[in-house]
Amino acid sequence: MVPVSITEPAVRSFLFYSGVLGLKVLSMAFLTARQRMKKKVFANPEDAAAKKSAVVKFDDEDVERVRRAHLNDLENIPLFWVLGGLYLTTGPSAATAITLFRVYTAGRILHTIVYAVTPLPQPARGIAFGVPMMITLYMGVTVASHYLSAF
Ligand SMILES: N[C@@H](CCC(=O)N[C@@H](CS)C(=O)NCC(=O)O)C(=O)O
Repeated sequence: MVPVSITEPAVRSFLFYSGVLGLKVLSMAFLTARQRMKKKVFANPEDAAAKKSAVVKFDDEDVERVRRAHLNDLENIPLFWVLGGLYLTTGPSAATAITLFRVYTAGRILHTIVYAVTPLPQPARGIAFGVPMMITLYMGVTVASHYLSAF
């Protein structure tokens, strides 16, 4: 394992983009709440009772869209945190690692924009999903092949 220091640019970049992605995931709760307030659609009777003419509904198209985008973040971003950190221990070039972290973060933000903020026709979401997915796959393969000799 290559020693990883917090002073290295690639490590600092990983920490920065990890923080940005964490905030991005948190922002999905606000996006969902905003959509619920706008559509007056809630998941619990006590929430609906707190707003005039609101209803309990589980199939509102716009609310569900934001919820799916949130779930998609949860299916993908935690893997970036794990594999990105492990990838740093394989001794990648700083320029490559920083580019991967930047592109990954931009892709995930774009995924939310084209899915839940301003829905766009495919392949917009497919690309915004696929590029970060390829980066995670690349980091996973790099980690697995780097440590293959351990077996
Ligand atoms: N859990 C995902 C797995 C595949 C995936 O993540 N596809 C991307 C690109 S098409 C996506 O944005 N899926 C929409 C979603 O997760 O709601 C799904 O059900 O679609």
